[in-house]
Parts: sequence; C-alpha cells; structure tokens
Amino acid sequence: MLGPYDALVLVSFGGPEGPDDVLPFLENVTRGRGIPRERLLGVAEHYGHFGGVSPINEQNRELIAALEAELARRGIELPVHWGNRNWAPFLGDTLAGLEGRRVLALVTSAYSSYSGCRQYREDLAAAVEPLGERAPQVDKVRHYFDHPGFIGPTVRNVAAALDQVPAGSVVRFVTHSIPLAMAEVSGGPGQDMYVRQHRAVAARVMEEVDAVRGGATPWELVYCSRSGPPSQPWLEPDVNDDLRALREGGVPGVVVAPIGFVSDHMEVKFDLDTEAAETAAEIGLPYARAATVGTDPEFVAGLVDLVQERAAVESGGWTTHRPALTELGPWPDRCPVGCCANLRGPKPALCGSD
Ligand SMILES: CC1=C(CCC(=O)O)c2cc3nc(cc4[nH]c(cc5[nH]c(cc1n2)c(C)c5CCC(=O)O)c(CCC(=O)O)c4C)C(CCC(=O)O)=C3C
Ligand SMILES: [Fe+2]
Repeated sequence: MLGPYDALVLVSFGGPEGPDDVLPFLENVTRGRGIPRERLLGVAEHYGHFGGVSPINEQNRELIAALEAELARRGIELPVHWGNRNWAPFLGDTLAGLEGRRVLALVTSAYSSYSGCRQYREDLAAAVEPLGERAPQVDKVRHYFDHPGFIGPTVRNVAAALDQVPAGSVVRFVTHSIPLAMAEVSGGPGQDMYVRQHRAVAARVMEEVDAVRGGATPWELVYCSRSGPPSQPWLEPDVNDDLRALREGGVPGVVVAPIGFVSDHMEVKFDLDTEAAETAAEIGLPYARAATVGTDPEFVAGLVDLVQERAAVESGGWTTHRPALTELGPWPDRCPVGCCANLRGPKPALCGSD
C-alpha cells in the first residue's frame, strides 16, 4: 500500500513479440482510425526489420524492474503491474486481476494529445466496464513532460550527443507527428498543448544545455512517423525533409533528440536510427541521436516521486511539492474537462474532471 493505493499499473502501447503478431497488432492499433492499408503494410515492414519484435515490451519490462527497485529502495511496498492498450498483457486482463482495488496508472506517454492522453483514458474505461461493481478504482499520474525527472536526463543526453558532432551543429527535437486537428484540441479546445508542451520542454532543455556548454545552440521541433491519408494535414516538417534543408543551409551537423518518446520505441529505432540516419548519411550531414530517458535513474526516481506525490494528494488532500520546470505545468492530476477530445465522437473515459 502507498496512501490509498494497492497497486501501480504501468500502462503502455504494447507491441508485437514475433512475426505472427505484427498484422493482428496493427489491426488492433488502427481499428476505426482510417489508416490506409498501404501505410499498414509499410509499418509491418518496419517491424519486419526487427524480426517482428517491437522493442517496447522489453523496455517496459526493464522500466518495471527499475520502478520496483526504486520503490524497494524507498521502503515502499507497492506491487507494479503492467497493461497495454494494443497487445498482451492487455489492460482489460490486468485490471480484471485487480478487482476491488484502488490503483494508480502510470502511462508511458509524457504529453497531452488524443493518442497520448484521452485514448489511454478511454481504454482504461473500456477495460473496467465489464467488471461492474468489482472494477478497480483508477487514478492516473499527471503528465510529466516538464517534471525534473524527465528534463534532467534529457539535458544530459542532448549535451552528450552534441559532443559527438562538430562545433556549430544544431539540435532537432523530434516527436510523433499527429493530425493538425488532433494537435489543436490537445489539452482542450484550441489549446494546442501537444506542440506547446514539446516546445516548452525543448526551450527549457536548451536553456540548461547552453548554460553547461556556453553559447546558444539553435534548435527546432520536427516530426516523424506521419501516418493517415495524404489529404489530411499532419504536423510538419518531417525530420528527413528538415535534414535536407539543414544540409542546404550549410550547418556542420545535427543532434536529433526524440523527446516525444520515453524509450527507444519502434519510431526511434526505425524512423530515426534507420531512416533519418540513412538520410543524413546520404547527404553527408554529421548526425548523432540523443538517448531517450529509458531507465535513467533520475527518470525512474522522478516517476516514483510522482507516484508518492499523488498518493499524498489522495490521502491528505493536498501537497505543496508539485515540481514542474515549464510555465505549462504542473499538469493537473485529473485532466481538464474537454481535454484532448476524441474527434470521432465522445466515449467514456476515466481520470478526468468530466
Ligand atoms: C502521439 C503518439 C504517440 C506518443 C504517445 C505514446 O507513446 O503513446 C504514439 C506512440 C506510439 N505509436 C506506436 C505505434 C503505432 N502508432 C500508429 C498510429 C498512430 N500513432 C499516432 C500518434 C502517436 N503514437 C497517431 C495519430 C497514429 C495514427 C492513427 C490514429 O489516429 O490513432 C500505428 C499504426 C500505423 C501507423 O499509422 O503508422 C502504430 C503501429 C507505438 C509502438 C511503437 C513500438 O512498437 O515500439 C507507440 C509507443
Ligand atoms: Fe503511434
């Protein structure tokens, strides 16, 4: 127990564990999302490059082990469970095993958007729905994009990558592209929080990187993994197009920092380490990829701080210690009314104020 909580549940995306899992997994992900069949087959090929195994599951197992070790180090007895939206272990099965308990969900997505926020909250609602009165009561850890546990390791990772490219190189922060319509309602109608949160994180990280290294390294936010039909506008520029523009502009090199991902997901392994790295090699642009936070001890400690913070709030009613390093935080414990709307129509969702 920690405060009112019987368990912590790591809630993640899920990914295939072998070639036979790839298409059924992709069908789970894209059900009702209007993704062209061609894109689906293209992404199946990305997984094919890695034997049909997504890196995300192993990374989540490592994160769970690190969270358990940090909880134990602090003398906290709180079991850690794991449930995914799109592949085994499925959220529904995990929560069915926690009937009648009070659980805290920790989502492996740091920012606000339908894909990183409300879709998880809807899937939590769908997972507890069949359990009726025995359903666990679920809270969710606040978005942690600007928590010191996320910013700190990111500063170090960007600075370390800058040491691998020539002086005068620039930084490109990378995140998952999403449809413009989805970006605009992230955090609430017209709030545009997906882009604003990323830019705030990037600006804060560069402030600290510049303070350590001296000078003012130029940076921008760019995007990877565009999907959807070509007729639908998504966030741009794509990282590959941007690398070409940088080469033409004559910069001596680039650091690519995937702040949209907490670990080396397929987007990082394929879209950056394979595709963008190839683009950079092709045009002769020195390129280094900054590490993701992964199981960095400072990140893991930050997550456990967030778990303790929420347990304190839910047992004592308040805490004054809610660290956040940008003007957009700390994000509220319960998502604001209308946060990260589902543009296909409302669905029941847990962990919000509505
Ligand atoms: C914002 C965002 C995050 C970050 C937040 C978070 O981390 O949750 C994220 C994470 C992830 N996305 C992942 C995989 C996929 N995402 C897809 C499709 C889509 N993602 C979208 C957005 C995001 N996605 C969107 C708007 C779509 C279009 C369909 C729709 O409107 O919903 C598709 C279908 C094929 C395609 O369309 O590309 C796949 C296979 C994996 C697992 C990777 C691995 O295996 O390591 C992870 C962690
Ligand atoms: Fe995705």
